[in-house]
Amino acid sequence: MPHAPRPKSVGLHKGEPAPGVAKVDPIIVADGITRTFGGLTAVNVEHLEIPRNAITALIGPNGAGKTTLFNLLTGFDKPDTGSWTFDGKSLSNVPAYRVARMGQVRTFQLTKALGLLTVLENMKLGAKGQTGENFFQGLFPALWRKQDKEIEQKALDLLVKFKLDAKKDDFAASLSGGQRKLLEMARALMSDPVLVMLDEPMAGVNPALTQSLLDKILDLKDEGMTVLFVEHDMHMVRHIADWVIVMAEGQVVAEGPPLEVMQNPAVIDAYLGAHQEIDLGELTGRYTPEGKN
Ligand SMILES: Nc1ncnc2c1ncn2[C@@H]1O[C@H](COP(=O)(O)OP(=O)(O)OP(=O)(O)O)[C@@H](O)[C@H]1O
Repeated sequence: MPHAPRPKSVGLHKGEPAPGVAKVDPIIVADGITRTFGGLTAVNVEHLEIPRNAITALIGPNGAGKTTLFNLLTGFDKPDTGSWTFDGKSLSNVPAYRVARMGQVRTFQLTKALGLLTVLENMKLGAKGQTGENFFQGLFPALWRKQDKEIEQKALDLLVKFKLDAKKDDFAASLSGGQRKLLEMARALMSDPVLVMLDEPMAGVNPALTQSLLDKILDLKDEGMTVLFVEHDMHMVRHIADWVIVMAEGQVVAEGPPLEVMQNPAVIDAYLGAHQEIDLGELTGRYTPEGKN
């Protein structure tokens, strides 16, 4: 069944789209962030704002610094310099677990160890603020059981939504690539995030499941969340992103609405070098570009 296209969020920025452009309602504001590894500057971002309640794609060639920036924003790595806020609160020196509790959550690849847990157990791991974490578990077992039931119900509801309920007792390792990506996203939602950060949500996903994943990401925005994702699949970026930020050699080299950004010569240079005649949107062959459906 064909899906009705969902409207893109527009009017997110103030003034001409250019690296560091101010946003009308930013959820993340970063300044002067650098991260070096030995002599290599992996990230050097002067100013960056991520728009709230929109879907922003972070793109760029291999080694551009996208993953490093993700790690810095989520507290998994520390910058050499710089500061940034999430929802107006400073996140400098805030450890990853507290960043997550504040509502900024990233997905994790299903590691070997998590593959040995069932799908439902994986979901329950994503819950936050569990009373069972402290000694009250011993003092108030009834309270702990009640909370455990609530967490389980929430996990089951999300699994239904992500069409993984039939798999709840299977080992997570037995899931297909696309189902794993769905589980990673569903697990992130267990903690009621405000900002969801997805690292290559389409990597390894069978085309049969791509539409379902795209719909789930669009749903997050409809439910009021903000999405920031790193992705190499240009069709996906064009299809669902409201805003695109392009990195190359550690810097933000362009940002703007997807169709405009993909025609920007700096972006074409960064990606394609000499092959400038190639349409970025046609690189992967996965989607029909918008307007050509
Ligand atoms: N822990 C590390 N130690 C040394 N160098 C690193 C480390 N992490 C990243 N780098 C280097 O920093 C640069 C940016 O890497 P990063 O992984 O952030 O890029 P990326 O844009 O995510 O690339 P890809 O699209 O290939 O995932 C690369 O040159 C990489 O080799």
